[in-house]
Amino acid sequence: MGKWKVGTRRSKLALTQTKWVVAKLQEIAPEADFELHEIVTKGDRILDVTLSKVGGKGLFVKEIEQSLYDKETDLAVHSLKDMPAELPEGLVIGAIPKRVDPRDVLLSLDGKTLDELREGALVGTSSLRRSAQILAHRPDIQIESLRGNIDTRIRKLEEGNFDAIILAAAGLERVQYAGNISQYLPVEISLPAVGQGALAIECRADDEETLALLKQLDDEPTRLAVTAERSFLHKLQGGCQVPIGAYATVDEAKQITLTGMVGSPDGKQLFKNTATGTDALALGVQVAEALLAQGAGEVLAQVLRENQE
Ligand SMILES: NCc1[nH]cc(CCC(=O)O)c1CC(=O)O
Repeated sequence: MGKWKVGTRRSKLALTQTKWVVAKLQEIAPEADFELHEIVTKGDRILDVTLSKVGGKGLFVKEIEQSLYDKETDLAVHSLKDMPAELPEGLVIGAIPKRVDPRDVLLSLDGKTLDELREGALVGTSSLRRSAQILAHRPDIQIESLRGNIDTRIRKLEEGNFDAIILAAAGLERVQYAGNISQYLPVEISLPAVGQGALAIECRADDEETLALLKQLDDEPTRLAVTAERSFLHKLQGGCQVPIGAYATVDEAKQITLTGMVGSPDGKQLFKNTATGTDALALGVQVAEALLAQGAGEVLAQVLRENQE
């Protein structure tokens, strides 16, 4: 019973994630039919420009959302961290499955850790969040832009262009590349991107049948944690291409502990705050306001100005 058209990006990671979700949904609804629709997004086409300079927000999700509106697809699987803090009218996140490892990881040619890298080492990342935190910890390091899918990035490391690169543990584990990881960076050094390690399944807000199906894949502690993180991001008006990080955990009593970070891309300024509460939305706002009170707004405004140049 029931037929669902599932939108996905065409990258190895996106396809792997989508197939994982479809397999889970198939367990929940053994009679249902799922059909994959591959969609090439703007973010996939523009790989030669620094992402923050091409209007980062939602670059990977826009075309996929259009196909939901047009009813060419009924649901779409995204990395939650690629989704803007605010969803377009008429679309909702129907499920957030249990989060996997949220941490950033270092991949180096000879297995060196961040602290073992040579003085002045060249580290590849295009993420302002990662560069801010790496430089705050190791000001001698040189950051170089690194774009492309996981295979491309690892190839560039292996070709000797960098001493090390930074990626998300989650993506590597999903495509079974975790064997390449030299170090899991503690969140105290590199606070992950909002939603990192979590998937989001998006659908139309009025599609009751799909909502009922997706609900069964939702993980409440994950949803609480990422709701707090996304509320923090939203309060700071941040997209995915800003030097903002956040990570929340949830205990058995559903108490949420959220740490938020704003940094300057050169790592010279790093603002952090941690708070605990039960209201995810309020907690996100509280941590954001604490950072704004420390002066984080100035840093974010400066980054926005640089992106517009
Ligand atoms: N920015 C691209 C991106 N979007 C999602 C992941 C995988 C991790 C995840 O699902 O959270 C990655 C790769 C990376 O940052 O290394």
